[in-house]
Amino acid sequence: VVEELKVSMRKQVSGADHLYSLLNAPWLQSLLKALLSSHDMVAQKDFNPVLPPLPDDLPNEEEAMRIVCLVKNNQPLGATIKKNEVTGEIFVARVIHGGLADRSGLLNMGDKLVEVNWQPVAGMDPEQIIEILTQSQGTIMFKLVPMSDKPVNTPVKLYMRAMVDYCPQHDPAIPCADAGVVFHKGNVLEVVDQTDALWWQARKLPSTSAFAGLIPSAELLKRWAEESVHSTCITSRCVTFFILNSEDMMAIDEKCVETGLRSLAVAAGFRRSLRLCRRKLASLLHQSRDNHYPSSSHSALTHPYEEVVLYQRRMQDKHRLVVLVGSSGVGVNELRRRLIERQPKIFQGPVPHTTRPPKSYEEPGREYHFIKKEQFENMADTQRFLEYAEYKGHLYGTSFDGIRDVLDKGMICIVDIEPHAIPSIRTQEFRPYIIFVKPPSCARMRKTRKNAQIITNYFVNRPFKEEDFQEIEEAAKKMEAQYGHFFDHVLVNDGLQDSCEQLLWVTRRAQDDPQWVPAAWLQPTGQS
Ligand SMILES: Nc1ncnc2c1ncn2[C@@H]1O[C@H](COP(=O)(O)OP(=O)(O)OP(=O)(O)O)[C@@H](O)[C@H]1O
Repeated sequence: VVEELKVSMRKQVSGADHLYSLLNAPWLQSLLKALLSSHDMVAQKDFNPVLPPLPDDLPNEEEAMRIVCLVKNNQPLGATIKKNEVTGEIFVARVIHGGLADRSGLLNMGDKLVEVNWQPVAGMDPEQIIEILTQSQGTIMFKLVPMSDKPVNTPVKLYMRAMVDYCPQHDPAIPCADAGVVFHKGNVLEVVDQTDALWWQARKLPSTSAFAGLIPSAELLKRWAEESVHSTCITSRCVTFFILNSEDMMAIDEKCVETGLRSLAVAAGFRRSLRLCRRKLASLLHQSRDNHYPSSSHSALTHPYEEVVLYQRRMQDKHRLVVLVGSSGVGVNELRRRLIERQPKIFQGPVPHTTRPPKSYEEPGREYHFIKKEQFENMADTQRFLEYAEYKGHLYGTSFDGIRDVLDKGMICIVDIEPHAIPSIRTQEFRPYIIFVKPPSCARMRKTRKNAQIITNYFVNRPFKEEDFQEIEEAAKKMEAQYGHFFDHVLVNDGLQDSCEQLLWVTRRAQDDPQWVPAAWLQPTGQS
């Protein structure tokens, strides 16, 4: 070492001269001498009593036992056990990530339990052992045979958005309902263990607990989904795969409106015309759409979890598309209109296309892009529309290019669409932030909509009726049940003023704060 230091000093390696003088210090030299001489004395000493030699016939297969003592506190042990029905032996089935057993590092999956609190457990039912554990106070003793090949747990940390609802308390298949995590569609789960093919371990975010819990694996959920489909069950006992039939879909979109008022047409713009014909042609759109994208319930069945990552938009990135969805009459158009009116330099809607002739006050490219029917049909055939439909013999559509035009100007594009169009806009390019405009209770709507007007089939702008509130509420429930996993934010449109403030705040946050987005959106183009 000293020689190497001398070389380093010659090369003027920084700090080498300091180390050299430290090693040569007289106090260090004497300390090293003393240590070496005491080591030699200990090494030469004989110790008593002399132990007998190990017997030659020691059985190789003798099981090494381990005694583990854990101090019981308010927390659950964080491990599950199972019985081998043939041999009656009891094994540790699972150790819950972050739990007491896991943190002790002394209990592992596959360990064989021999005694608990000095009571032999072979042949007992797991419930009896749990009873012993429940009754015991203070320290719990486990005598166990450790699993010979300790599982190498490669830690995973994946984030998944749940596309279904799950309730462990109603799940007869879960190994331990108390260890299960309740989640709803749209919740983000931090998956920490995928060792088991059927039961993963995860935390529901936001979470301050170190404790994970059990969730069904994607494979298991898919299996259940297939079973529910085959048995024509809409809701299995513990998992909700919400499948709307076409009748339900029609109920959402059943209102139809006719109006020719110029002021409304300008104020509501395209949304009005399109939304009206969208309702009328909902079933028709449904059929044609299904040729292009899988329906949301179908995708939730095949992808019960969606991997997500935290995305922070950079200054140079285009704004995220802001999408509003809601049941007819809830106030989607009113909110969108007010937002654009309030900050017209920041927010804008895409200019729609139509085959109808322009009116006297309309300018091409301002209210609409006026195009010929053949052109429109060509655009529709080449999937350049996010949505389109026919109304009073004319075609209307929102094009993807119309959205791009707004985003390319550095503005925030805000669209309102029917929820079945969500899957087609949920792309890496648009990175949409989806806001569900939800009605407040019927009682609140009665109060807040006292002086408001609803547009109906027969009257233009008549006051809201009781059945309107019920229809809005009913349609919202169905929409949330079927598309809730896509919603980034739920905005309850109670007081108009507050809702506008909230919408402004949410759209800002969508652009400026980190948000969970599908992991596929951040993969290099071509891989998503
Ligand atoms: N929070 C609110 N308080 C009071 N009135 C409201 C509120 N939100 C919307 N309204 C009124 O309710 C009526 C319907 O709103 P709006 O036209 O925006 O509904 P919509 O969701 O766009 O449905 P549609 O597609 O049927 O037009 C409008 O008169 C609007 O001013």
